[in-house]
Amino acid sequence: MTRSSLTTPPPGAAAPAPPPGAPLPGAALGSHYGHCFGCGTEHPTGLHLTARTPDGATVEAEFTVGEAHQGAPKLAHGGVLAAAMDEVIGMSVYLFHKPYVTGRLETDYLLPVPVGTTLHLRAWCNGISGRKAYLEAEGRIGAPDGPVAVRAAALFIEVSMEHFAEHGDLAAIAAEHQDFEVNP
Ligand SMILES: CCCCCCCC(=O)SCCNC(=O)CCNC(=O)[C@H](O)C(C)(C)COP(=O)(O)OP(=O)(O)OC[C@H]1O[C@@H](n2cnc3c(N)ncnc32)[C@H](O)[C@@H]1OP(=O)(O)O
Repeated sequence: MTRSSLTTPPPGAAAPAPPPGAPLPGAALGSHYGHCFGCGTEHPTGLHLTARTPDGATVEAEFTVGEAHQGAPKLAHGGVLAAAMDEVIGMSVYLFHKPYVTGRLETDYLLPVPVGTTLHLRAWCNGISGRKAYLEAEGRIGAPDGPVAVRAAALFIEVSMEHFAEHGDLAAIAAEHQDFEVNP
């Protein structure tokens, strides 16, 4: 992965263990918001990612590129692929049960991704330092060990819930999180 210093964890930054109450290894991770472009089941043209954590610390998900996700004819749009990376990385930092938002997302595109392809996504945390979480993801074509088409490195910033109240719709978030009071 070609990355900048901004998405490289500083020396000593380590990924914390999942907190008590975090999803157990093997657990499915449901959608955090029905209208989310990445994981929402109610979004008509979204990515509809379905995800799980194999070990309580990383996230795996699949995304099948559809007609609505094209850039060039019959090929996935790069921005859509970046959105898939953003989403799966967001899901992985969600395992730490704190609210984070994307501050910076860097993406390497290694292979074109045709419509109809299922991308196997994986995301993990390389370290946390203060409010900054350093994360990484990859998308492989056709199988979990298929060729890597996309790689991403990200810096997520921890925010307070006021961030969502001030800039978004906290009531809608609360309505979706009655049993899981964490990252919207
Ligand atoms: C399950 C959930 C899945 C969700 C997946 C999808 C996730 C998303 O897409 S979130 C939506 C997209 N992101 C956003 O809307 C965020 C918009 N940006 C913001 O709100 C603000 O800029 C925010 C919150 C990131 C930072 O603002 P603020 O809280 O005032 O902190 P600020 O003091 O500026 O920055 C904190 C630190 O982070 C650093 N930082 C902030 N942004 C960046 C950046 N883009 N690049 C590098 N460093 C950054 C700052 O330099 C600072 O570092 P230091 O402490 O060393 O000085």
